[in-house]
Amino acid sequence: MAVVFLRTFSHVELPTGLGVSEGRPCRRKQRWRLCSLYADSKYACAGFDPEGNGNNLAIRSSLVASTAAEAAAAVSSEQRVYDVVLKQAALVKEQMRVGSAVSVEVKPDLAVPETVYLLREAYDRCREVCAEYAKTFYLGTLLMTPERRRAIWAIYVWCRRTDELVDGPNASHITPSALDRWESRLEDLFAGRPYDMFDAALSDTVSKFPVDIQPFKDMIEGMRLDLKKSRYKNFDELYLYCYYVAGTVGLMSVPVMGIAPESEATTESVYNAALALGIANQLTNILRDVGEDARRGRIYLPQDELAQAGLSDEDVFKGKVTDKWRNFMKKQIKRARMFFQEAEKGVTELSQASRWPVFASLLLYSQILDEIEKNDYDNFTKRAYVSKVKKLAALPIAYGKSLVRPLSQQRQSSPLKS
Ligand SMILES: CC(C)=CCC/C(C)=C/CC/C(C)=C/CC/C(C)=C/[C@@H]1[C@@H](COP(=O)(O)OP(=O)(O)O)[C@]1(C)CC/C=C(\C)CC/C=C(\C)CCC=C(C)C
Ligand SMILES: [Mn+2]
Repeated sequence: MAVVFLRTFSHVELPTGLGVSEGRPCRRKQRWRLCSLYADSKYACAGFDPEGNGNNLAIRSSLVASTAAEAAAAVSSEQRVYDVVLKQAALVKEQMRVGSAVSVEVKPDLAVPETVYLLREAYDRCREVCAEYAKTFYLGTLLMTPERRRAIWAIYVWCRRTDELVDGPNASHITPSALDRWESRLEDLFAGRPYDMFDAALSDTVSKFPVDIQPFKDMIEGMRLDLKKSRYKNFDELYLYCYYVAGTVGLMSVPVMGIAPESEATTESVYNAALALGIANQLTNILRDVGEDARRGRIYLPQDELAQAGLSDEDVFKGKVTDKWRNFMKKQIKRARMFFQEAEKGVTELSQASRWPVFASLLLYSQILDEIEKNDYDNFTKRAYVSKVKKLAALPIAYGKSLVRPLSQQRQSSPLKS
């Protein structure tokens, strides 16, 4: 059903600044694979057993914790996030089962002409914002089907506005209760009661695609963290933050982008890849912006890993590139690249037209890591960026990659398959 425009529809405020194919049951291995991304951190895979039943970490935690609350706290961020991934994948599968999900066809606009006109206006405003704020990504979306691309624009605008609440010019006035109000507004738009044009576009999107509210709520939770936290004890804490502010984008996008009908991958594995792309992007963001964040008193680097490298907050604030810093950065870059690799495995499983923009964004973002290296790890005074020429060069490469058949299908038909 198309959304009904009841509220102050003309009031527009922009804080400045899946189709899904049938999946197979969850493969236990997936959890193990993701876990390997922690391989070089000291709590690498603790509690994960590739032969375990999927709950082994929680079970082991409860053996050492004396109360239920302690047991819950002992569950790693990865486990908590993985549970969200499973829930999202299950929701989509359920919608497929009852036949209400959009595999190829999208629910049509069942609305009076005036509403159709207003909706078109609303999506057009989202398109404008996207084209203005994210030019390369916007270009990529033009290859997608019209329904999918406008849905992605609407999601993009909501994410950008949410980030602007804590990062935009009015950020100093933002309180936890302002975020609570933003969240109830989100609930309203999911219930078909949008507040403004941009909300109306998203409200329409979530009525047509099997998009769940949870990742949106979790992104707001990430913004709450930003209001109260400026240090991350270890990678586990940082991972949760990255999930909130960026992994969620992957989970929001997959139901719109759609999984290729010919894909043999499980829904969970595709969601995991999408999550990994968000995490990889955010880790890259963090590594690029170390100096900028430090000037705002923020250090988004695992404190324990800094200490292990013989570095302190003071060193980060001083911003001197030393061998200790270079070695520390090499490890951080390596980890971000592992998340990109994990993500790449899932891109070919997306519907054909969605692969190009995703590959393009993956290539462009991962090249920021190369630029940090080229700057001899000076991310205090230099901002690593990918030149226009390199950006343009990445587009045909991404296009070539997007033509490859889903990896899962290649495995199926490979004569070497065991
Ligand atoms: C199977 C598979 C791999 C599927 C692909 C899934 C997919 C499309 C994943 C998208 C991942 C992505 C683009 C994540 C965004 C990560 C990100 C940069 C988050 C930023 C958060 C806050 O960072 P910070 O404040 O430190 O940084 P700034 O200095 O402010 O930049 C964000 C800014 C949160 C807000 C996120 C957005 C505005 C981006 C939203 C993007 C989309 C909805 C479109 C995604 C689609 C494509 C094609 C990439
Ligand atoms: Mn931001």
